Amino acid sequence: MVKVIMHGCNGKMGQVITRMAASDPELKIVAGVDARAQALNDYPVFGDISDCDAEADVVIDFSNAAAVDHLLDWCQEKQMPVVLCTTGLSEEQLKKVEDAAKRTAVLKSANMSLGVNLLMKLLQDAAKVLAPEGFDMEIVERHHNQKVDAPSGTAIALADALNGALEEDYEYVYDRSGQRKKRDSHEIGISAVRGGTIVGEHEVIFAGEDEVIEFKHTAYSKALFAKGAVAAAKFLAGKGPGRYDMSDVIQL
Ligand SMILES: NC(=O)c1ccc[n+]([C@@H]2O[C@H](COP(=O)([O-])OP(=O)(O)OC[C@H]3O[C@@H](n4cnc5c(N)ncnc54)[C@H](O)[C@@H]3O)[C@@H](O)[C@H]2O)c1
Ligand SMILES: O=C(O)C1=N[C@H](C(=O)O)CCC1
Repeated sequence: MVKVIMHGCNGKMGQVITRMAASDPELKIVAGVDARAQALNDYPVFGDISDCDAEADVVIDFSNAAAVDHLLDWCQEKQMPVVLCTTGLSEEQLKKVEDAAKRTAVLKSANMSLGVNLLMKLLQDAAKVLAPEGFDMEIVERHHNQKVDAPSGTAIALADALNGALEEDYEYVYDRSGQRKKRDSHEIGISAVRGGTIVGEHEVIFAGEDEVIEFKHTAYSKALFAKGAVAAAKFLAGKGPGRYDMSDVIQL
């Protein structure tokens, strides 16, 4: 039985995972942490991770970028493995993730779904063929109107996957409104749409001369991400220090 601390337990993802864990005989949420006090759960909830005294194997985090520094400090100190799903981290925070992974197991992924993780792999093959032929690469993501970070962590991860497959460096362009110039060939454009209850859509467009190839992933429910996070927690429990991602958990 894997014992989990659910960080951000009263949020949308925290609650989906709470419901999923209730019917999973292999995993139990032993405590939750949330800045918002609400009696939603049948496990104890703490306002701050430092106050959490539950014995656990792993933390699952779906909270807020502002909460991640403190969480990483606590996980390092306790040598507690952490599945880090929160997006919108700064460059300094990404560096802190790498430092924390020297002392404890850290699995960070902007998207816990099988589909997006497979898409990253497929895109690398496509980019190797299409970018040198002059195809322009653009990413469009769409999410619900409650999302605070933009562009999505997934859009950045998809751009990183494209960049990682190519010999030259491509610059990320998020906003063309202030520019009066043509697109540079070594750009990856990233656009964010926010509205309604859209769970999550990512489109990657390769636009060439007289032809366009598009790859698209659509999430129809948040359960998709919860399922990946639960699988990641089971994988990470008992692991030693190191940096892990979803390619360690799912066979691609
Ligand atoms: N990796 C993925 O697959 C994936 C999927 C969905 C969402 N996300 C990301 O997960 C995060 C949460 O998403 P959500 O839709 O559940 O958001 P949400 O706003 O519904 O929930 C976040 C919860 O975190 C709590 N919180 C804020 N500060 C805290 C702190 N200091 N300590 C503990 N709890 C704190 C909030 O009170 C809230 O209940 C976002 O960054 C989102 O982009 C990632
Ligand atoms: O709902 C969200 O918020 C999501 N965030 C992740 C991201 O920023 O990529 C994954 C998709 C859902």
